[in-house]
Formats: sequence, structure tokens, C-alpha cells
Amino acid sequence: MASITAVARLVHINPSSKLNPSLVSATKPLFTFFSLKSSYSPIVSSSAASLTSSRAMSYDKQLIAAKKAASLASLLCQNVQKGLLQSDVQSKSDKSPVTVADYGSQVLVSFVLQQELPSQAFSLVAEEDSGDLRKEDSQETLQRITKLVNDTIASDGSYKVSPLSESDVLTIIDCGTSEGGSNGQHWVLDPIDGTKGFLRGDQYAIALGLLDEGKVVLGVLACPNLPLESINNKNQNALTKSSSGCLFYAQLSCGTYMESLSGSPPVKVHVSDTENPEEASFFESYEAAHSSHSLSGSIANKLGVKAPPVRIDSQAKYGALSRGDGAIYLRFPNKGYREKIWDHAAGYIVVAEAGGVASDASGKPLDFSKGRYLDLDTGIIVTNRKLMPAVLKAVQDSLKEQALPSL
Ligand SMILES: Nc1ncnc2c1ncn2[C@@H]1O[C@H](COP(=O)(O)O)[C@@H](O)[C@H]1OP(=O)(O)O
Ligand SMILES: [Mg+2]
Ligand SMILES: [Mg+2]
Ligand SMILES: [Mg+2]
Repeated sequence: MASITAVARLVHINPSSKLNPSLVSATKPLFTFFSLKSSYSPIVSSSAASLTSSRAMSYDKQLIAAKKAASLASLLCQNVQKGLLQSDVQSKSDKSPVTVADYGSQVLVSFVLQQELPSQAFSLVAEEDSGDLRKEDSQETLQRITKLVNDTIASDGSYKVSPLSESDVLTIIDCGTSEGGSNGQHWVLDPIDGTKGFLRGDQYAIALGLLDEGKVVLGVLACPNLPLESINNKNQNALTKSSSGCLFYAQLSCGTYMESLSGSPPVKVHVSDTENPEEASFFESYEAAHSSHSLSGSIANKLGVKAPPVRIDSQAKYGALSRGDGAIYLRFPNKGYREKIWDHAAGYIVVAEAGGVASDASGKPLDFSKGRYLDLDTGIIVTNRKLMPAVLKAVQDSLKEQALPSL
């Protein structure tokens, strides 16, 4: 086991940092209490219950760290997406794709959070683990990830640390194996949400949330390919324009904000306030295998929704909904698929703080306190408060019809 060299170190923010300037100026010089020598060992909580928390507390420090982590991970993902190689993509045991960028993003987020919040116990529930990378035929992939991570840290210039070794990278990836739960604080990370969209050159998100006593208290969604302008169904060619990407963030009781990943001033966003389902447009997965398009079609018909669905990948749907690009997001995966908390935590609070609401098909709010999986009934509905009763009824009627044996 690698050992920690605990040395207080002053980290100066380099003015030439490539990150969003608002993040850099907000991040004052700070002390970190470990330095990275030849090996790396994470600050891991021995027990979630040992984490202190208070419902009345502010999460400002965590929010600054989370924005910085997601922004740095976005830089890595954008660089990889520009020149993606066949060898950058692997298949996981569940047959879903994973790329060097998924792993690199997870390492960067975990690294930045621990650097920025050195005095806090660290617990992370994240999607990726190092199992496949420890296999012999993954040596080249691991080297590529290590280089990508070190290049990104060096190009940003905020952290004066020695380059991470391959073994450090594996250790940092495995910081994400926490089980979460209802005690203490846990970060929740999807390092690339929508890997299939990432591979197509379409939408994806770096999604980072924080749970405190089982509740999502902050969320950051970096969407590097999402334009700042609306992508509602009248303006879908906005999706094909090049963009510097959007960063959405929300903290409990503080609202939801959006800024560009290149550092425009933040604007407060709000969900659509339409009460009329006929005017509402809806989002659903691009991938039909992730959510039943026919069920959403039947729900939309019942509601009288006129516009065709906007199909995009990832939690970018939650971001777009939080600023009113559409009013309803429906997600009905195949029977047997278990939703994970990292696929919804950040998006959930981004929408909730923008005035929206998310529930399962029985109308129960999403519960993030049960570990790595969400325990829910059938599917997920996200909309504004006024539309929720009508959408819920249409969902339940459509599900009943679907359950009837066809004549
Ligand atoms: N069979 C599946 N059904 C539903 N969701 C899936 C499935 N396979 C992967 N996912 C996850 O769905 C999310 C993206 O879906 P969508 O774009 O449809 O919203 C991602 O979190 C993706 O994981 P990943 O994070 O690995 O991309
Ligand atoms: Mg995945
Ligand atoms: Mg995901
Ligand atoms: Mg993912």
C-alpha cells in the first residue's frame, strides 16, 4: 500500500491557468496537507459516520472545488474527443463502452477535490474502477490515461505536484468505490455521462454531486458540447454549432446557475413555467435502448404534446430542462435495468433548484440515500411543478395500457 507523505504545501493558483477565470479568482491560495511524491495514497474516510455534517451548513467551498474539478475534467474530455483513437475505447463487462477520457476524468475530479479540500474526509461514489486497467493487455491504455491526466494538470498550472505514476492513477480511480448511503457526506461522480454520445461527437456531461445525510446538496454538470443558447425543438441546429460548452451548478436553497466553460459570468436559470402540456416539449435519450421511445410517445400523445421530442445524450437533458429549453424529461429503461445514483444526482439538484421536480413513476421523489443504486418504480419523470400532476397521470395510464395483454 502506498504511503502518504503528509506535508503542508502552499499551492498558488497560476494566473495563466486554462480554467474558467471565475473559478481561478475564487480559488485563493490554499494549503494542501499531502504532497504527491513517488506514490499516491488517497485521504479516505474510515467510516462514513465519522464525517461531520450539518443541514444548515453552506457548501460554498465544496461548490468551488466541484466546479474546478468538473472544468478541468472537461478540458481533458474535449482534448480526447478532438482526436479520439480506436484504441482509446474499451468495452466493459456489461458491454457498455468506456474510454481513456472516462478514466482520465474520474482521476482528475478525484485529484482536484482532494487537493482543494484537504482537511475534509473524502468519500466518492463513482462509476469507473481500475479492474480492467490492471489487466496486462491494458498497459498502453493506462500509459495514455496517465499522460493525459499529467498533461492536463500541467497545462492548467494550479497544482505544483510531481507527475502521477501509473500506480497513482489506478489508486485514484479506486477512490471511487464508496457505497454512499444515508450517513455523512459522499461525492457522487459520473466522469463521462453519455459515453455513447461522447463517441459520436454529440452530447455528454461530467456530472458531480454531493450527498449530505442522503440528500443531494450540490451539483455541477459540465456539458462541453452544449451551446449556451436554447436547444428547444425550434432551434435544434444550435446543437450542431461549435460551442465552448456550459457549466450548470446548484447548491441547496441557492438556485441554479449556468456559465460557459470558458468563463462567461453566471446567469440564474429557471425551468419553463408552462402549464399547458400542448406547449411543452420533451427530452428523451438519444439511445432507444436506454429508454422506451414508444412509451414516451404514448405519454406525449395523452398529454397533447405537439412538438417532436428532443433526443440528446446524458444529463445534458437535466441542464437543458433547468433553463427551460423543454419542459418534460421522460426516462423509461428496459425492465431489469437498475439506475445508478451518479446518472441522476447532479442533474436532480440542478433541476430542483431551478424550480423543477423529479420523481419515479409512482410520484415518489428520487432517493439517493440507498447506496450506489436508485431504488425506484419503473422510470423517471422530470418536469416543472405545474405540469407534474398531468404528466404523472399520463405516465400511469400509459403504463397500465402497456401492461394489458394485447387482443
Ligand atoms: N441499457 C441502458 N439503459 C439505460 N441507461 C443506460 C444503459 N446503458 C448505459 N446507460 C446509461 O445511461 C446514461 C446515458 O443515457 P442517456 O444518454 O440515454 O441519458 C448513461 O449514464 C449511461 O451510462 P454511461 O455513463 O456509461 O454513458
Ligand atoms: Mg459508462
Ligand atoms: Mg452515466
Ligand atoms: Mg459514465
